[in-house]
Amino acid sequence: MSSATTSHNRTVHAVCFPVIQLHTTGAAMRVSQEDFEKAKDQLKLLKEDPGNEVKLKLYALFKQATEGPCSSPKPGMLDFVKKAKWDAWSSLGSLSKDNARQKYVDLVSSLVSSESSSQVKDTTPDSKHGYETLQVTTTDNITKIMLNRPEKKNAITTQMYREIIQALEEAAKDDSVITVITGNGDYYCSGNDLNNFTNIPSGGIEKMAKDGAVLLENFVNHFIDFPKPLIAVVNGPAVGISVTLLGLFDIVYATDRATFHTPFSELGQSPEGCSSYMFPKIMGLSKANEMLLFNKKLTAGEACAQGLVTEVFPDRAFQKEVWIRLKAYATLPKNSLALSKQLIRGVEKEKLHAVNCQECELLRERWLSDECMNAIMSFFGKKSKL
Ligand SMILES: CCCCCCC/C=C/C(=O)SCCNC(=O)CCNC(=O)[C@H](O)C(C)(C)COP(=O)(O)OP(=O)(O)OC[C@H]1O[C@@H](n2cnc3c(N)ncnc32)[C@H](O)[C@@H]1OP(=O)(O)O
Repeated sequence: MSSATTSHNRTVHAVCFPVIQLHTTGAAMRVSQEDFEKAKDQLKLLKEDPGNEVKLKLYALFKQATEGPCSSPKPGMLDFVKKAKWDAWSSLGSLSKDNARQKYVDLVSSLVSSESSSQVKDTTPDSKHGYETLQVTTTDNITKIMLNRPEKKNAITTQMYREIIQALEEAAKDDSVITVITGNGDYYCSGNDLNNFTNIPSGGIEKMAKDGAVLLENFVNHFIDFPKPLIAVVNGPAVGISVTLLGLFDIVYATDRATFHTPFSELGQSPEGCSSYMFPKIMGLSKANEMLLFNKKLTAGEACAQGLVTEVFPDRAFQKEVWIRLKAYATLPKNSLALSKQLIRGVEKEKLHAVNCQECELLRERWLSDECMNAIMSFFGKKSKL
């Protein structure tokens, strides 16, 4: 059999993603102009959007490779897109054109091979296809949706919001009895990815705010309407929207390492995830105010005492004990659980949809405010000084 027909994997690789051949000169590997041009062409063939971070890196390396170090004036703070590009290019400092070309070719090559391998094989047994920011598995009647950007503390990008929506829709219909959301790495989730507010679309900042509000409302609606028992396994600190949503879960188990922080007023924003209604209902008005107005960060013990968390486990035994318990829950009759959940949650649904709608409308306005812009710029300003 010829190599084109021995395996489907190889065929796809060869036809769609020819690997870049490096032209070597002497001992050191150097990319030629031809390799560089090929990489540019291969980039255009990618089927999946590599995401803004990678695109910025590619932009910066391309500019460095073709024009050398950045010498153009720094764009204004409010010109987010140009500033992000300028920052990325400037961050390469005095990297030589040759090295930038090499890095550009390497990066494209890694994108090409990761896309081709994701098309032909799945690296995690049982994990469902088509998710980039999540790992979704179903075993022992439990669908586990794991937030999977550990290097960014599982901050939620717009892509991740969409993938969670998709994963919830699939989990609602699959054979599982319960659904679990958890995080990969040391954090449960650091909330909304603040880069979501720096990628201004061509329609301008108003369009960005409008689209964000539509996406958020749809996202939260999926939690309100989720038909099966939904359980949060809070494996570490939780921030922002990952905390507010907890009021819409049926059970919340947390490690004693977890903390719960909703820094909305620090960010010039306002509560979401139906927390403006659920938090006062769960913990009483004044405790809810400490969190939602005054950014009070709760320990796992405090969150449990206030009813937001169901039970706290010592970190060393957390995964083992929680999963033993969840596996037992998942042996219970599926329909009985789902119907009982509907009974318990059903009476509140209309109210929750109305609250969600109001919260999103207010946030849409807040995102256009100077208070919010300044807070986000300050987060990225602090980072760039490090
Ligand atoms: C489009 C729909 C929009 C819907 C919006 C709904 C409204 C939601 C509101 C919220 O969720 S508000 C809360 C937003 N979150 C934050 O303000 C947290 C910001 N992050 C931090 O304060 C810290 O990163 C941390 C979480 C306390 C962790 O600090 P630590 O020092 O332990 O780690 P870092 O080095 O800071 O983080 C590692 C890496 O991850 C990046 N990162 C972490 N969180 C975010 C985030 N929320 N957004 C973007 N990036 C985040 C951080 O920048 C680091 O990146 P690198 O420097 O390594 O590139």
